[in-house]
Amino acid sequence: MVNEFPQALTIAGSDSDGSAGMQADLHTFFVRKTYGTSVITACVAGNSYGIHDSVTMPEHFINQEFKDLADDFKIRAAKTGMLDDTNMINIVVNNYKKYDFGPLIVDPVIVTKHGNMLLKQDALKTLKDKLLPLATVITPNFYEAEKLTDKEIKSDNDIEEAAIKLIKMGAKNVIIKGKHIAGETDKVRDYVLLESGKNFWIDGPYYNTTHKNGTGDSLSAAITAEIAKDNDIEQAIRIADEYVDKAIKNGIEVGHKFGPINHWS
Ligand SMILES: Nc1ncnc2c1ncn2[C@@H]1O[C@H](COP(=O)(O)OP(=O)(O)OP(=O)(O)O)[C@@H](O)[C@H]1O
Ligand SMILES: Cc1ncc(COP(=O)(O)O)c(N)n1
Repeated sequence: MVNEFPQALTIAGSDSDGSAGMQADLHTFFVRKTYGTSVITACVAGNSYGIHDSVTMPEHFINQEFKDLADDFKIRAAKTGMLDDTNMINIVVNNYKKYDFGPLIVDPVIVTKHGNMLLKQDALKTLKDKLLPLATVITPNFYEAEKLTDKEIKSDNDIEEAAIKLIKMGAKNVIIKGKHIAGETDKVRDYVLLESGKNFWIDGPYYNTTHKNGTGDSLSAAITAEIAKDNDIEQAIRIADEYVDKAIKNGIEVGHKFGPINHWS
């Protein structure tokens, strides 16, 4: 007997330590029972201490990755992660428009938690103008929401206004991950604004841990997996949020400094 699994795609950078980027996406797809495919855009060399080098894939190679997947697979949802620069965003946008990979979840990755830049500064405009309007769901963190809307966020009300602005800019549904800084807060809050106008906050406990690499990647990958399984957007977001909460809560000991979350939890 052959079992059928919904197929999902991550268009992202590979991170050698396995905690973030494409590796976090593929761990998540696997655990969420979707078959994971990948278009590698870049590779970073790093470990739990940080990122130490990176290279980007050549255009002809990325085009071939897209073509090979489109020729053979029936992908039901896709997500983007690290896209590095303007040229890369254009390549991804052109390929995504050329083929049918289902709804697109855009994780507008700009910088890692530990301060390594994953998007060149001059690429922000292309991300806003070309990629954002393709997003069925966009998943900025607090900092990315400020950059995308060009407005400082100081309050819940500012977050709600940023979400409205992101929808006006072309994203269909938005989840903005709230600010959470050790010592400043005992809870985390994500704000969701859906295409229908429905909006809500998802509150959860703050875990004071050094093991939270790849939380944003995993959240957007879990949303992608749940959409590939035909869940509606609200269900997909709620399931994904719970998935990441558990994966942070039940951390695993890998590496010596900033570790991964626990996808098995
Ligand atoms: N310390 C924490 N305790 C509880 N939940 C957390 C913690 N850190 C992140 N989260 C949750 O993880 C999810 C991802 O949020 P986060 O703000 O870390 O994304 P991100 O900054 O894009 O991540 P990344 O750095 O991996 O790109 C959100 O649902 C957020 O509430
Ligand atoms: C290739 C790559 N590496 C790292 C991250 C984020 O990392 P972090 O979760 O530490 O912010 C990412 N999105 N992509």
